[in-house]
Amino acid sequence: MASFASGLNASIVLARRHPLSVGRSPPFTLPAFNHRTKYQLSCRLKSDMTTGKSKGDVKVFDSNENLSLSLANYISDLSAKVTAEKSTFTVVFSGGSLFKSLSKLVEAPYVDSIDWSKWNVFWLDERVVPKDHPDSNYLLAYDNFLSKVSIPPGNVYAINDALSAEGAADDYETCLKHLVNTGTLSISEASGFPKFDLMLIGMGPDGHVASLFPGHPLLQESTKWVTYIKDSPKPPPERITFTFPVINSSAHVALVITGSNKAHPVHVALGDGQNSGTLPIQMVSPEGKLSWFLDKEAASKL
Ligand SMILES: O=C1O[C@H](COP(=O)(O)O)[C@@H](O)[C@H](O)[C@H]1O
Repeated sequence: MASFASGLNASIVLARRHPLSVGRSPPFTLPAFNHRTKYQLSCRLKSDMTTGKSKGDVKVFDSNENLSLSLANYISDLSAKVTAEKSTFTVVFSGGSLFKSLSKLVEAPYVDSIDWSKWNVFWLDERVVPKDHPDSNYLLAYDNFLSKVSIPPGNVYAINDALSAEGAADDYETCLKHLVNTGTLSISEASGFPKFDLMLIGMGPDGHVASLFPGHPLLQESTKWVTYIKDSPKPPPERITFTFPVINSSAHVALVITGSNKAHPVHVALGDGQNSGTLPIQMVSPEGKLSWFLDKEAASKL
């Protein structure tokens, strides 16, 4: 088994093939899958040389199946912990390849053991297209996740597809403010922005997260909770997106990144070299816990 430590001051984990994945019907006991014991090579935390702030816990997997199992375990554990303490679990989804890595979450044992009734689902970003359009992040989430779990429809907060980009961003921010007032959504005492329990975030090959693209003025947005873009370099051009102050107020952020075309920005963000800190992926720095779930291709330059 390869080690990807390579001078990283990070928690780098290469998971072995999980015994639940070998095509038999195992006794599904969630606590048995403990990455902190058998399946983990090493565990270190990476911190930023300039700010001293932790870059989080980094796990590298030898297959998407093992990544998906670990991610399902992480989400399931967090859901149980949060819902034992309060009545809502607020979860934000990006679009893109993230859903490939969520495939195990919607299978036994996780799908049967998670208390979906407490889940409240939001979108990190959305394209200004109808919900049944192939570019819709809602449709992606519906087909791969929502249609397979029993989250109450009233707890699913999709972005309004009947409005303009500007109108939909305002409408979503108003929706979030209402949910803060009703106690469904918390506010960060540190930032004054909404504090989601968990954000599941993918990254594009250019290092973009949400619909926040390299070099775009939206990276500097410091007031709005939700904003819009009409000149996205990746089609479609019109999109709605959470801003960095909201992303970085989260209690937990999981960055889920797979594929060799993502290796460069992953290296820029996590490698030891000097970096400018200007790629959007480098700007993800939550007040809560940051975890990276990488496949070995995405981690290949570390
Ligand atoms: O356009 C988008 O791209 C990113 C990354 O997508 P991926 O397919 O390369 O994983 C995604 O996270 C974002 O939500 C989406 O709108």
